[in-house]
Amino acid sequence: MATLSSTSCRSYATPLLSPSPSSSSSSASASASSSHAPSSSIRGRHHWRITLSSIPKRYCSAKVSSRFHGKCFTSAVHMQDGAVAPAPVENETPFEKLTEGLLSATSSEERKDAAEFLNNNGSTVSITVVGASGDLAKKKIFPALFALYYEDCLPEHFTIFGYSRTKMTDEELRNMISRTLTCRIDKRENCDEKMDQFLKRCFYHSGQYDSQENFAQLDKKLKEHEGGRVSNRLFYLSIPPNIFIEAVRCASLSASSGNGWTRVIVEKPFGRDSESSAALTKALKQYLEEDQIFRIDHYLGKELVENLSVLRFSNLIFEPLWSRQYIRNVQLIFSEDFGTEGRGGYFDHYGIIRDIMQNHLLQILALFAMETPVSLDAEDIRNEKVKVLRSMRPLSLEDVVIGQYKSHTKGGITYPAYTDDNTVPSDSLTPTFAAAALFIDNARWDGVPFLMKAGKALHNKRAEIRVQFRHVPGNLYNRNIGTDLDQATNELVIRVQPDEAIYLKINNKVPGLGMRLDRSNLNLHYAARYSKEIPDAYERLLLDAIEGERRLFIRSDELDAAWSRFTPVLKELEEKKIIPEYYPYGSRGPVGAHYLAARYKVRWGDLGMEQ
Ligand SMILES: NC(=O)C1=CN([C@@H]2O[C@H](COP(=O)(O)OP(=O)(O)OC[C@H]3O[C@@H](n4cnc5c(N)ncnc54)[C@H](OP(=O)(O)O)[C@@H]3O)[C@@H](O)[C@H]2O)C=CC1
Ligand SMILES: O=C1O[C@H](COP(=O)(O)O)[C@@H](O)[C@H](O)[C@H]1O
Repeated sequence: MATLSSTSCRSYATPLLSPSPSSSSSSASASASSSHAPSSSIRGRHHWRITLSSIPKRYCSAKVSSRFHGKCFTSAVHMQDGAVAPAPVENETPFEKLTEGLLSATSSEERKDAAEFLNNNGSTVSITVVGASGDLAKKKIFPALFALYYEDCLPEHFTIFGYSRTKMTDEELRNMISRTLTCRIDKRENCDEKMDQFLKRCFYHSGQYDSQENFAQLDKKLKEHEGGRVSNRLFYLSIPPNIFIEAVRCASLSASSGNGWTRVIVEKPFGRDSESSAALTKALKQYLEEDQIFRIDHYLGKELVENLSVLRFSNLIFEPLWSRQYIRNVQLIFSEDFGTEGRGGYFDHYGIIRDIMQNHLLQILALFAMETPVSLDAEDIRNEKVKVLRSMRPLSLEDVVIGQYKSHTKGGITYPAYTDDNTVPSDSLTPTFAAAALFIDNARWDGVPFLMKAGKALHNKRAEIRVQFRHVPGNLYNRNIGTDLDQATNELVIRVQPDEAIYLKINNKVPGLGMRLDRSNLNLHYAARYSKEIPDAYERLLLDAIEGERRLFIRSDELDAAWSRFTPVLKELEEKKIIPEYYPYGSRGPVGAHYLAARYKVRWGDLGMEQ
């Protein structure tokens, strides 16, 4: 029986189907958000975005394509309480008709009936992992899909297909992926049973990435599983970038949905500079509309990155401080305590600036620094991010320090140099570490250094945002603090991983009769505050792609703006063959990073006595 399947999966503050006056069918009039005019044309069919004016778009939205077999037809309806499938409806009043039952349903039984009606008449989602035999698919994508299934987040009718060149049976694929599936630590009930059920929904098709014929065979198998329902198809391109375009061409020409939506998740790297990125976008757009392309940056799916906007825009105390007036500098720090291990071939072509800074750290920076968006809609948020990126000064060579790790022996163990990797040329100058100072030339951030630091084979694994506030003017307690005012600066730390936390360093008095000052943390430590396991970023992003939510995916103009800030310096580093500063595997990285920070009167917050 169809159920309101997403109940436990995504919860929002406002119940969609509460029996309030605003959710009655009479008051819930349909209105087009942008317009009733076609916003895009995909393979000859027109799409409109319709939202209910009385219900936040996040809870209920629909894409309505004008005519299909003479009927008006919704291709996706997303609701808080269930992945509600679309149904053909009358031509004249498409959305009201579709939702009438749901909106007027007040009891849970009625809601179930309404959802069942929609599901039974509805659609199916087929998810194809292209490059299923690969590292990312095994490590992240299949486990995330299972986690979504486990949490009842996937729609009632769904099928998962693995696609790659490796010859495998369905059973072999299931064996392969079963090794990486895990259940939530906080919810282990029926774990084995759930895994079996999930694996039964996974299938495999072996094919070449540049063969329309092979994708047509996949299409045939997908249709068999879709069983005549409206088919919605999601392709996840988990393959090396040099075969993206061929795979998109073949998938789109031979295996697109004929009557529902087709979306493609594209993994990074999106090119290696402005030109190659623009060429990739142009090539993808030969086969796909922009709203079908979901460019993934998995850092945007991380819990604490999601929380950044909540912290800032839902707490009165932060937003007034969020500018050059109170903030001295912002630091975005990424470190890994292992080298390129096994990925040297890929990495050597890109380096740490392209691998981490131009995408993950820059995305966080844009979210951190953007102006308040008009709403939480994807386009409103992405518009603000683009503005920040465009206000940034292109990075200059003087503001960049690069490093590369060298071999180091510690405790009798010898750790390899970057160039010891067989897939890396022995004379490679590719940076495995970089530090950079960036500036946003707008009224809010004029003169505030945004310092980035990213490195592999360092002493720890960490990703964090550090906000160092200005010194207290005329501080009455200067005498108690001493001459080093930096020691007393307020610092807000958003620790993205591991051990997620948000803490604010403050000064306080040590209890007692004297007047001694101390530094303490006001600490929101997630593990202590919440017993629930934090979902992996890929879970959030896959669910968003299934639901058509684009907020956490990169739009093409955002990507252009991001590349334009980094391309000149990347070219200069390569043309001038700048030699990286070598640092021992497992160390804190090159000292050059300290000189760079010092030039802007900054100390890296992660290297202090107490962090
Ligand atoms: N792995 C990771 O941690 C991350 C990966 N990414 C990105 O995700 C994508 C996939 O990454 P990952 O899984 O590591 O990649 P893999 O190198 O594991 O490749 C995935 C699959 O693609 C096929 N393949 C590999 N090389 C070629 C080739 N030269 N020609 C044709 N097919 C090939 C192989 O399947 P078969 O031979 O069976 O066809 C392979 O199993 C890449 O774009 C990567 O940049 C992004 C972030 C992190
Ligand atoms: O995109 C990438 O990210 C990983 C780090 O991701 P995380 O979620 O484990 O922090 C990095 O190792 C890899 O080099 C890069 O391509």
